[in-house]
This record gives sequence, C-alpha cells and structure tokens, in this order.
Amino acid sequence: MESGGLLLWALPSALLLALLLQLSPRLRFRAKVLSYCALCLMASALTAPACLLWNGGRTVENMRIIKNVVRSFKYLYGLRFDVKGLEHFQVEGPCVIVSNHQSVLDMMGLMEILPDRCVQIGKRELLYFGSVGLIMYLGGVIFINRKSTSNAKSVMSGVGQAMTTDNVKVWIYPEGTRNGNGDLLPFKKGAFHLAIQTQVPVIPVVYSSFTTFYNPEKNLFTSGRIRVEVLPPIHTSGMTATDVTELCDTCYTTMRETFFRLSGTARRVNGSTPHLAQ
Ligand SMILES: CCCCCCCCCCCCCCCCC(=O)SCCNC(=O)CCNC(=O)[C@H](O)C(C)(C)COP(=O)(O)OP(=O)(O)OC[C@H]1O[C@@H](n2cnc3c(N)ncnc32)[C@H](O)[C@@H]1OP(=O)(O)O
Ligand SMILES: CCCCCCCC/C=C\CCCCCCCC(=O)OC[C@@H](O)COP(=O)(O)O
Repeated sequence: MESGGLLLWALPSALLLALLLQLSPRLRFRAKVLSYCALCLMASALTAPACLLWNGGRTVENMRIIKNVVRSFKYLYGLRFDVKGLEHFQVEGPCVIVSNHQSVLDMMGLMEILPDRCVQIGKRELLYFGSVGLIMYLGGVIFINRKSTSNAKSVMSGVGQAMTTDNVKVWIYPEGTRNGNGDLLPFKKGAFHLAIQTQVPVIPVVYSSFTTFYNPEKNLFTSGRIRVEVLPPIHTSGMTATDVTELCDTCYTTMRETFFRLSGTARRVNGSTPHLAQ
C-alpha cells in the first residue's frame, strides 16, 4: 500500500522534472552544474577518509589519491583532454606552474596532468566548501586571503621556503580569478615573485577555451574536447626582483598566443571579440 502511494507521487514528479529539464535550457544547465558540485562534495567526503587512513593528515601525497578520483569525472561529462608537452614537467626539483583559469570545471583539467608533489594556491573561501574544503586542506592546498595583499605575500614567501625544503611544485592561476570570456585576464605578479625569489623555473600551461561547450550565459554545458599544452620551462636563475614584470609579461604574451591558437580563435584586437580562425 505504502510503496504504491510512493510510486503514485514519485513517478509523476520524476516525469515532471524530466519534462521541465527538457523545456528549460536554464534549468538543465543549472542541474548539470549542480550535479558537478554534488559529485565533488560526495567524492570529497568519500576520499577524505581514504587520505586520512593512507597518509595520516595534510600532505601533498594525498594529491595522488585526489587526482585519481577526479580523473574519472571527465567520463561523466563527456570531456576529452588532448595533452601535449607533458615532458616539460620533467624538471629537477621544484617549479612554479602557471595556467589559465576559466571555470570550476578546471579541476578536471588540473588533475588530468597534475605532476607528483604539486600543490595549488587557492582563495581562502574554498576552505569553507564543506567536504571539498576538507579534501583541499588534506591535499596541501595553500589558502590565501585575496582581500589582504600583505597576508597573501607573507603566505607566498612561506611557500617559497617549503618548496625548496620539501621539494614541492606549486600551481598558480595568475589571473587570480575565473575568467570564461574567451581571453586571458591580465596576470597578477605573485607567481613570478615566488619563482624569482626561489630561483625555480616557471612552467606555463594553457587550456583551450571552454566557450564552445561550457557557457553559462548561453546555458551551454555539453560534452567537449579541451586542448592542453604544457610549454617549455622558463628558467629564472640569476633573475632579481627587477625582472618580475618582464617575466610576467613574457609568460602572459606566450600563454595568450597559445590560448588563441589552441582555441582556434584569432588574437583580440583592441578588446574586440575574437573571430573564428579561417
Ligand atoms: C576527490 C574529489 C575532489 C573534488 C575537488 C577537488 C579539489 C582538489 C584541489 C584542487 C585545488 C584547486 C584550487 C584552485 C583554486 C583557484 C583559486 O582560488 S584562484 C584565486 C587565488 N589565487 C591567486 O590569486 C593567485 C594569483 N594571485 C597573485 O599572484 C597575487 O599577486 C597575490 C599574491 C594573491 C596578491 O594579490 P593582490 O593583493 O591583488 O595584489 P597585487 O596587485 O597582485 O600585488 C600588489 C603588489 O605586490 C607585489 N607582489 C605580489 N606578490 C608579491 C610577493 N610574493 N613578493 C613581493 N611582492 C609581491 C606585486 O608585484 C604588486 O606590486 P607592483 O609594484 O604593482 O608590481
Ligand atoms: C557545507 C557547505 C557546503 C558548501 C557547498 C559548496 C558547493 C560547491 C561544491 C563543490 C564545487 C566544486 C568546486 C571544485 C573546486 C573549485 C575551485 C575553483 O575553481 O574555485 C574558484 C576560484 O578559483 C576563483 O574564484 P572566483 O572566480 O574568484 O570566485
């Protein structure tokens, strides 16, 4: 009797939901993004105990476990990564990896190629994303307060020391925030200060534009192919603080060119929208 009643409600509700999702692209988009967030929360909650049991607490070693879990997400969303230049990660010792940042989906692209012993710099607010915050903490993510330049700088100088003593690579999104508008934002300089202060190479990584398959303005979230290129390391030995701006500009120019090439879009002229390549 009870299960019959449940069926009476559950079946029409499910059908109504399916109909609504079919009818409203906005709802469909939101449902898919929500499913991604739920997946991250759920996977984090299940992976955190594994990290604790395996490695005992906050350590970069946990990134291997997290990476293996996240790498399976792409199949659920029909994403494919074509990666080139992975051999450039084979540097002796620590380095600073810089890449473009388009959306929360970047976590999948990050984990697709993440080298061993590599932690990311993230905004402090991420720590409060429930189990996702916990898993980031356990993986050794370094949290900075973006509202306080002095705090961010002092955290970064601590990072420099840890990089050399613990042989850790650091992954930084130099745009400082997500940007999905088909171009790169101007770079902040923290990553380049860090590389020069610790005299380690900078390795740029570029992901092609997501706009053809993920675009919140157009309620678009379909399957897609992402081209990824790891560029050759830029060595900083002998550079000083006076070279930070030039290093930052060189990386920005190279990465922006690569971004347009990988995305099949032409260079933006005076801020106009990029045109499709011929
Ligand atoms: C199992 C399932 C799991 C599912 C989930 C999986 C999760 C797994 C983990 C993945 C984690 C991923 C985390 C990703 C997180 C992504 C982010 O959060 S991006 C946002 C945060 N990151 C950044 O902001 C990095 C880039 N920002 C910078 O580098 C900034 O420069 C800054 C250091 C943060 C400071 O920023 P700001 O306060 O805006 O100041 P600026 O204008 O940049 O600089 C002012 C001034 O200071 C100089 N300067 C900067 N840094 C230094 C330094 N270290 N030393 C000396 N001087 C410095 C800078 O040059 C400016 O001076 P100038 O004269 O104008 O040049
Ligand atoms: C109990 C609390 C529950 C909180 C629920 C939070 C729901 C979100 C859950 C999962 C989302 C998965 C996110 C994976 C990690 C994303 C990291 C990321 O991309 O952060 C954005 C940051 O780089 C820049 O932020 P802004 O663009 O400046 O903004």
